[in-house]
Amino acid sequence: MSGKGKLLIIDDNEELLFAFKLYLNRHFSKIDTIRNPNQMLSKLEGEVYDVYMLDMNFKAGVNSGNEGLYWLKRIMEFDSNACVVLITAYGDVELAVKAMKEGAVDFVQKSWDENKILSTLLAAYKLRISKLEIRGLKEKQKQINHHINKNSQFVRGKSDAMKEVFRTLDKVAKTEANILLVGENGTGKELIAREIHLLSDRSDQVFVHLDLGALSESLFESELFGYKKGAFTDAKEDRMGRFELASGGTLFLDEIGNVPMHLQTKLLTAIQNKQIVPLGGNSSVDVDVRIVAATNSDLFEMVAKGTFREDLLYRLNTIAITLPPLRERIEDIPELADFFLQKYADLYKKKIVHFEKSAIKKLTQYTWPGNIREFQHIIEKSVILSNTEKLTASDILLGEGAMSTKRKTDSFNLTENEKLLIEQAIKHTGGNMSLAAKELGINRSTLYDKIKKYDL
Ligand SMILES: Nc1ncnc2c1ncn2[C@@H]1O[C@H](COP(=O)(O)OP(=O)(O)OP(=O)(O)O)[C@@H](O)[C@H]1O
Repeated sequence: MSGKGKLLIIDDNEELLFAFKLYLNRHFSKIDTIRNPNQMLSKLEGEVYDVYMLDMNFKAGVNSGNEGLYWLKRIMEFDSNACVVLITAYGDVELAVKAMKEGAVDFVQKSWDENKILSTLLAAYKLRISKLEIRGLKEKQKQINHHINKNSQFVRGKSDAMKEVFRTLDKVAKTEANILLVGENGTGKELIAREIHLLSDRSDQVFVHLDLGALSESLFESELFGYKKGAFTDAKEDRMGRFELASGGTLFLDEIGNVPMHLQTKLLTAIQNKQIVPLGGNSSVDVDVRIVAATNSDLFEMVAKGTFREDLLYRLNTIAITLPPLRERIEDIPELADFFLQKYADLYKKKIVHFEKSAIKKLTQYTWPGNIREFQHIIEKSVILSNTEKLTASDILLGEGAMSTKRKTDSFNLTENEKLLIEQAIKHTGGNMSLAAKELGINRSTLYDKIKKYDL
């Protein structure tokens, strides 16, 4: 035999089995035949087949096809990636359609057309290979997700505000409810969104993050819904949008308040109907996503001003969780400080054991406009710059003192000044990126590009 793939033929007609086997022999690496379908399950225990050829009627005089449907189901239960081709009586199209709904991949009629039978079986084998590849990729993805999730460590905190956050989160994470996370920049919204995913029944599927604040308006639609080749000049091939990518898992829509009004309608339709239409496409694609959205804006105020759709808001905030700013949970600061100290001491291979009381006091007295993101950076800087095993108050370089760029105001270097201005604008607006961008006279996506560029 020179072919690839294992074929099992199940038919009570001995002559037909013989003829099939003879004809198909060189196209498959192994062909087994069974006359009595009752023997099939024990056969399946010992061998994995790629393609099945299954007769729809076994008992003499019975032509309902029900037996075939029964055995088809049993094969699919055994191997959900099985590729079953049915052998139907002439004119039994209705029955074949029913069987395909049950998972059969195709059917051939008993009228003897060898070429048709061969091409159908070879196509079924190709499909089998693709199905196995997809299964392999999904398995790989599961492992990667598991690995990513395992590495996510964070501080739950013991402040009342955070206890309340986690009380709600523990209750709702397992449900399919959409969740809206509200809080200032850097309060941990993305981290909490990941935790919701991790605690949900979707945890072995993907978590897809889309930052709507960093997208230019022209990209919103294609990023969310994908596009078909030729949809616009640069669309050289089909591309999946985030909705489709996240299907089966969680879609985290960060900075949801940034979605322009005309796209809010499309977003609402996609969430409601669980279907999207890629740009340039003419048919809809089913998507099964759980939405977690985040914002630092007051969406209710935006609704009142007419800049955010009320129906979309109610779709998104089935459950709303508000993350407190760090200045309102100072009880958590010692634990957070230790957490980041360990993290950065390990990373920079420093022998720093702990903070002195004075250092913690200084950390708790500051207002942290950039919240945990800023806190984390300050501890990182302190760890890098320190030469001792204990960090004291003077090792904690807060506010402008922490910015080594301050002395550069005398400089005429454009890059240095741009970086400094961005840092000051962010600080001045308490980490509110929209406001900071406005103060700097640039749009949010440019601001995000620059933050990335300067590693701020
Ligand atoms: N409880 C926590 N424990 C440890 N690290 C945290 C915690 N909360 C937030 N962080 C860290 O703080 C940083 C900011 O968090 P995150 O990106 O989740 O905030 P955000 O609210 O989504 O910010 P933005 O609104 O700017 O997108 C991240 O590096 C995150 O890992």
